[in-house]
Formats: sequence, C-alpha cells, structure tokens
Amino acid sequence: MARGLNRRQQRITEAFDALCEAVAAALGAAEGRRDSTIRAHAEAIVEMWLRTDGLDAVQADAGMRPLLTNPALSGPLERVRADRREAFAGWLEDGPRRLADILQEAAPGAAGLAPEHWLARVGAVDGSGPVPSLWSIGTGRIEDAAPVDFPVAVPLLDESHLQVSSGHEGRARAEALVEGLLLRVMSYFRPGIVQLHVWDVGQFTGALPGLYPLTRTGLLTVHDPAMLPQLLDELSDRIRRVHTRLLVDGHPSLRALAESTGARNEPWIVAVLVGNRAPLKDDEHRQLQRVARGGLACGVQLVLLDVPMTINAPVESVRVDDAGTAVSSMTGPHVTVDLEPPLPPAEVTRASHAIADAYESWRSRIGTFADVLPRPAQWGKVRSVSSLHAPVGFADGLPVEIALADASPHALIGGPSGSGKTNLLLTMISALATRYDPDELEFYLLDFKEGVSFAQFAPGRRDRTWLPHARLVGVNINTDREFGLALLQFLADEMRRRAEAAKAYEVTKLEELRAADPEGRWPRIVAVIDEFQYLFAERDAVTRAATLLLEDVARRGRSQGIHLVLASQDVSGIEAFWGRPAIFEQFVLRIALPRARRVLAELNDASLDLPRWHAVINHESGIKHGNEIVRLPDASGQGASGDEAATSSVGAVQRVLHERYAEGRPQPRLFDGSSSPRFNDLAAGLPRDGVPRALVGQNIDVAGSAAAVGLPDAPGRNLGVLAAVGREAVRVLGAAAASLAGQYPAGGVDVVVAPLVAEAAEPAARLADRIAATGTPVEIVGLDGVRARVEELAKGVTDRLSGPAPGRPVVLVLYGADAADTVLEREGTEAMRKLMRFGPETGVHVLGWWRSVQRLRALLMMSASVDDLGAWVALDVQGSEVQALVPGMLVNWSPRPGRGLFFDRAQHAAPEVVIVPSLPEAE
Ligand SMILES: Nc1ncnc2c1ncn2[C@@H]1O[C@H](COP(=O)(O)OP(=O)(O)OP(=O)(O)O)[C@@H](O)[C@H]1O
Repeated sequence: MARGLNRRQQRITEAFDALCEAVAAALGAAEGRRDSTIRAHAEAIVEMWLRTDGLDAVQADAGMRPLLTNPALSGPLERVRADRREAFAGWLEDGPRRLADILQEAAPGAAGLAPEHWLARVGAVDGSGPVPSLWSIGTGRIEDAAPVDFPVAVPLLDESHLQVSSGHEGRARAEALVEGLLLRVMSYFRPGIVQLHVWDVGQFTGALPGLYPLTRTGLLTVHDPAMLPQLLDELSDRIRRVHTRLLVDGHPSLRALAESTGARNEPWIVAVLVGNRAPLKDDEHRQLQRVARGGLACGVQLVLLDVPMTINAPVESVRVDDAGTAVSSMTGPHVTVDLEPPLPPAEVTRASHAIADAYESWRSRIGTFADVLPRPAQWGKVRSVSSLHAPVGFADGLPVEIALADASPHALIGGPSGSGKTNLLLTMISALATRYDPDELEFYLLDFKEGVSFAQFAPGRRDRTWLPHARLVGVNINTDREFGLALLQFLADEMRRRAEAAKAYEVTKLEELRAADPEGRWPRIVAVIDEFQYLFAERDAVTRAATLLLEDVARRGRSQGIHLVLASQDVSGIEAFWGRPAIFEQFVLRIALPRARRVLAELNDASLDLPRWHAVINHESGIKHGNEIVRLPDASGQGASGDEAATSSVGAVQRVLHERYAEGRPQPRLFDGSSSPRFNDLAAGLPRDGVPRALVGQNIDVAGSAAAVGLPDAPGRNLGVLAAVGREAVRVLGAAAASLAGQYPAGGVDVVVAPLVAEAAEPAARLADRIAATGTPVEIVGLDGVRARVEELAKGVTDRLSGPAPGRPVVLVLYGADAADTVLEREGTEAMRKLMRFGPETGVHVLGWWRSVQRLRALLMMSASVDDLGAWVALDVQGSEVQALVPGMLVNWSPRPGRGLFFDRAQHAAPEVVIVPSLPEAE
C-alpha cells in the first residue's frame, strides 16, 4: 500500500515539476518578450521626443541630456540625426551664404565687422544714418550638421529691445556679449549720438567696467543700485518729451520723422539693466514695461541682462548657457550660437577712452550758425501742417530744437541787454526760414527798441535783398505802441478769417483746413515782438486793448497756426500788471538767457548760473524738469570763410532764400518808426472813388495805409491842424492841400494859399508852386489881403447857398490862421465863421493851421460851432487842450515828435495816432 502511495506521490511530484518547468519556461519567454517590448517602447517614446522637441532641446535640457549618450537609444538617435542631416543639407547649401550677405548689408562697419576693423576707431555716422538694422553677436552652427557656420546678429536701436539671460556659469559671457554689442554701437556712430545708462542691481560700480571711461564725458551714466525708479523716471520723461515736442506732426516714431526730415538730432538712449534673475518689484516692473512699450519709437532702447520679465514690445532674446554658447530668438532652437570671444579688457578701455576723447573735442567744438541750418538739399522741404520746429542751439554738440506746436504754441524769451536775445531771434528766424518755404511760414517781425535788428529782412539801400518769408518788418517802434496793437489786431483778424474758412469746410483747425483745402495757401504765422514790454508800458487804452487782443491771439492762435514769440529784457512786473496770468500760461515755450528773471517758473533759477551765449530752453512752461541747456551760435557770421561763409550768417542765408523765393512774391512792408513816410507813396494809396480827400499822414496799421479826410460838399468838412510850432504843421497842411488839389483835374479847383505867419512863407510858396505846376490856379494872399479875400469868399458862399448847386470847388489854405484875428475884425471874423459853417456844403473848404486851440475855439462859437471843424490833427498840443473841440470825449494825448492825433467825426469813434508825412516838396 505504502509503496503504491509513494509512487503516485512521486508521479504527482514529477507531474508538478514538469508543470513548474513548463510554467517556468513559459514565464521566461514572456519576460524576454516584455524586455524587448519595453525597449521598443522606450525607443519609440524617445524618438517621439526627439522629433517633437528637437535634438537641440533635448540636448539643452539637463534632465533629458543623458538620453543622448545612452547606447541603448542609439538606434532612434541615429535615425533622427540622419533625418535631420538630410533636412538641413538643403538649407546648408546656400542658407549661411545668404545670411552672410544679409548681414553685410544690414550690419555695416562696426555693426558687423570683426573687432580689428573698428575697435578703438571713432565712428563718424551721425543720427541721419545709415542706421544698422542688425548688430553681430557671434556665429551660429547646427549641431551635428556639416561644420558650416554663419553670422548671427540681433536688431537694436528703433527695432527691438534685447533680453539676455544666463546661467550661473554663463554670466561672464553674457556680460561680455552686452559689452561687445554696446562697444559696437558706440564705435559705429559719432560720439554723442548714442548715450548709455547702466543700472546693476548688485553693484555700485555697475557691470561693464571696460566702458567706464565713457562716464567722464557723460556718454555713460552709471546708476546707483537703489536708484532704478529715478532711471525709469528719466526714461519716461524722455519718451514724453519726444512725444510732446518732436512727434507732433503725426510721425509715429523718431525714425519716421528722420526719414521725412532727413535729419535726426535726438540721441538714442540705451539703458542697460543688469539683474540677478529675481523679478523686479511690481511697480518697477510695470514702469519698465511702459518704457519698453513706448521706448523704441522715441529712441529709448532696453538691454536687459538677467532681468526676467515679459515685454509687450518687439524684443529679441539671447540665452547664454553655462558652457558659454547661446541660443537666440533670432536663430531659433536649432542653432547653437558661438558668441564672439570677449574683447580684451585693455582694448575695451582703450576704445572707450578714444570715444570719450573724441566726444570731448566734438562737444567743445562750437556749434556754428551753419550747423543749425538743414543740409542744402533739405532747404524748404519741411511742411508746417501741424507744427514748426528748428534747432537754435547745441547741447553736447547736438542741435536742440524749439517747437511751436499744439503743445507749445507760443514762446516767451527773456534776457537782459547784451545777453544775446537779438542774436537768438535771428538764429531762430534763419533756422525756421531755411526749413519751411514762404508758403508754409510767414513772419511778422517787430522790434520795439531803437535797434534795427530786423531791418535787414526788408530791402535796404545797400542790400536790396529781403526775406521772402517776412510780410512785415517793424523797427524803431519805440513809442509807437499803437503799432504793436495794430499787429495784434491784424493777427486777430487773420485768426478770424482762418476760423471762418475752416468753418466753411466744417473743420476747426488749420491742420484740418489744410487737408480740406489743399490748394489754399495757409502758412503758419510767427509774429516776433522784441521788447514787447513797451507795448504794456502805460496804464492806458493801448495797454487795455493790447491785453485783450493778446489774450485772444494767445488762446486761439494755437488752432489757427498763429504763433507769438515775445521777447523782453525784463518781464518782471508784466504779469502782475496784466492781472491775467492766463495769458502767460499759453506761452509754454520759455527761453531764458543768462540772468533772465521770471521767464522760467518761480523756483527754477537755472538761468542765473548760465555761462555766456547759453540759454535754458524749456517746453514745459518753465518748470525745472523741462530745462535743456544749450549753447547758442553766433548769427553774425564773424570769422567764417570760404564755403562756410555762404551760410554762416543771417545775411548770407537771406541772400540764398531771396534768390530762391523772391520772384513773384511781395516785399515785406517796412515800418520804420524813425523815418517819415513819403508823401508820394501815401498819396498814391488814396482811394479813387470820386470823393476828394486830404492826406494828413499815415495810419499806424499793418498795411501802412494813408490817413486822409474826405472832403465832399457836406457840412463840417473842414480840416484843422493844431500846433504851436510850424515845423510839422506845415508838413500836414502841405500834404493835405497838395493831395486834395491833385485829385481834381488840372484847373478844376481854385486854391487860395494864405501864409499868415513868417515861418510859413517859404513852405506856402513851395506848395503853391507845386500845385500850380499841375495846371491848377493858385492865389497867394498875405496878412494884408486876407480879410478882403475871406469876406469875398463868404459872400460867394451866401450866393451859392441860394443857388441850385455847389459851385466850383475852392480850397482855402490858412497857415497860422489865428494870426488873422488881428486883421479880420468883427466883419472878417463873421465872414470866417460863415466860411467854416456854410462853405463846405457849397464846395468851399478850409484847411487851416491854428497855433492855439483857444483861438480856434473862440472862432468856432457864436454863429459857428466846433462841429464845423469836422476833422483835426493835433501835433504839439496836449490832449487836455484839444478836449475843447470834442466835448464829452476823453482825449488822451501826449505830443511826440513826428506823430499827430487825428480825429475825423465822419470816420472815427475816437482819435487815432498818425505819422506826419515828409514834405511833398522835399521829394
Ligand atoms: N551766441 C553768441 N556767440 C557769440 N557772440 C554773441 C552771441 N550772441 C550774441 N553775441 C554778441 O553779443 C552782442 C550782443 O548780442 P545781442 O545784440 O543779440 O544781445 P541783446 O540781448 O539783444 O542785447 P540788446 O538788447 O542790448 O540789443 C552782439 O555783439 C552779438 O554779436
């Protein structure tokens, strides 16, 4: 039994053993298959990664990199590499060559060449370019591809910001990359065209020590680690200033502006921010983002090194790995960039010194008058649609512009006598006139002081040329404040005319009017008034009227393209005097010459320590942060010679402009307060409308029109000249009689000339000769015959009054009429009164000079009245005396040489100042 059991047991055991073996065999086989499946799966996954992420990405990823050296994965790796080789092979054939060609063109000179070609040589390219669009950083290669490399470059300046990041080991290479790039930029352009700012979070001394020599001249500013907000403020200010001052014509960027004007005067600012891979504080981050967004259009370029942030503006990135190679956004992940070897530190320092030295000598070179003018090909090329701008001085060797635009429509210039104010005005006029043609810009130039600085812009005896942009030149205005008033009135009228024209096109501004009426001529107007404080010198009607007009023009001129430039030795006191600070507020552009007071804002005393021939230009109503300190060139052209002399002075510029534009354009009107207007010119300007007129002088207006009294056959049409002394009285009376007689046909009027005082004998005789020469009979009557002649004329008037119509015209010219009092007696005086009262309506007019208002007043009573003298001109008599002739009207008049107060009931609401003409016989 037991034996039988054992055998069975043994069989069972054997059977199980066999089973176990079979199971073991089966399991062994399964395990083998699983291993190979896992291997295949792993290979497939890796191949998928390699194909999805790319070999380079895997290579760059520290976690993945071991895969590439795992022999078990050589299969997929080899397959991917083979495919990649094949894919790149086509590109490698001509891709690198094409890149090299592009770079050669886009990165000229120091932007692209190897350092030995430019290091320590100073660049000469100015802001007008050519501006490289790419800057070399190294060579690229494609891993495992054929050993072909190609140049790699990044865009900078106007194009794109640059963000460089590095690992711990790669930081030194990253800094060397930034240093090399900056040195390329600094070596390409003329020193001063690019300015650097460096801020390093970690060190006081900042990164990029090789560039330190540049700090000596301000080309490089190193910012304290704690002062990032200040740097960002500075950059933001700059962006704002570019927008409000330069990009006012609708140009989107400085680059676009430079393309249209052919010049770029604003330097590029490159701000290098060196971080420690930690994010910036929130507010700094936000402000930096704003700078990044607005910067490129305004020439502000950011280079960020290990400052992590997203930038909402064009930006290229370079990531430097620990091995010192890099990947750039320009070339993508498949290209490994071998960065240029760091420049030898000693060479960098030497180059920086060379640049700083060159900059120093450039800066100390005096910006000449010729340097504020555009290049010859650019003369007259700029349009004034929405603004005017032109440089007037230099800061650090670069021209600094003033802008008359929406944001800064008017300018206030201050500087004590001798500080160069006139010189600055002449420079400004020349710089503007050479940029804009006379259809784009017109000048109205007034000089209140005794100088004749603007006289050169009108044709003179020696120089017949004139400035084609000038419509009016007023010099020696001194006491003729009315002329300033007349200019303001003219501007106000022109402003209204423009507003009406705009309204007809359903627009409101000059800029829109020009677009709506492209054929129309709508130049911007610049009215310059030098020593304008004289206009407000007294508390009188002129000041009151001028204040109102100035306020109107200052406020509304902006939209009608009318700009005021007011200059003064001393503006202090004016503001208080006006009691209207709002007027000053419109004068956003302030220019203060050395020691100028109150031109800038109250706490801004920058003008006090200005050196000679410098100015503070401020487009921010004079507040401190708007200060720009410039050096002013000398507009007199002294010391210039050769080619330069052609454009080295205002006079030389005017001759070129005259030759170019004068033909077919009217000359500017010259108002010279120190000279008398010519009788013949004035008489020729009298209207010919059948009404006989007696010329008494020239109105103080922009047109320089003739002042005359109409003498139709109507009551009261007599003229009185009131003057104690005869010198000017005979000129007014002579002009009146000669012009009046000249308007009748020869022999068509009887003229009776009565010189009743000795000093009048000669002028009366000359007047008689002059009139007689035109064929008109003239009778001369002396003191002895005057009574009889007056009575005879009075009798004639009585006869005419009963007749059907006025008779033959008669003009009685009395020199020293009051002298007749002694001889007229009662009858004669009555006859005289009759002549005055009833003569005019019958064609008999009296033109008389009375030496005393009292005597005249005594004549105009009883059977005559003051109304019988319809018009008078008062010369050397006080307003209070004349008052008697116009009861109820306040006459404000202090006599001044060569001027008269003219009142004609028929045309004036109040008396007006006229200029006494020269003697007709003197011409
Ligand atoms: N930027 C300059 N460089 C060299 N010389 C200058 C400069 N500006 C002015 N001058 C000279 O200084 C003198 C005075 O200049 P300017 O007549 O312009 O001064 P001003 O302030 O208008 O004086 P004033 O009101 O007394 O006429 C002139 O001889 C002028 O040539």
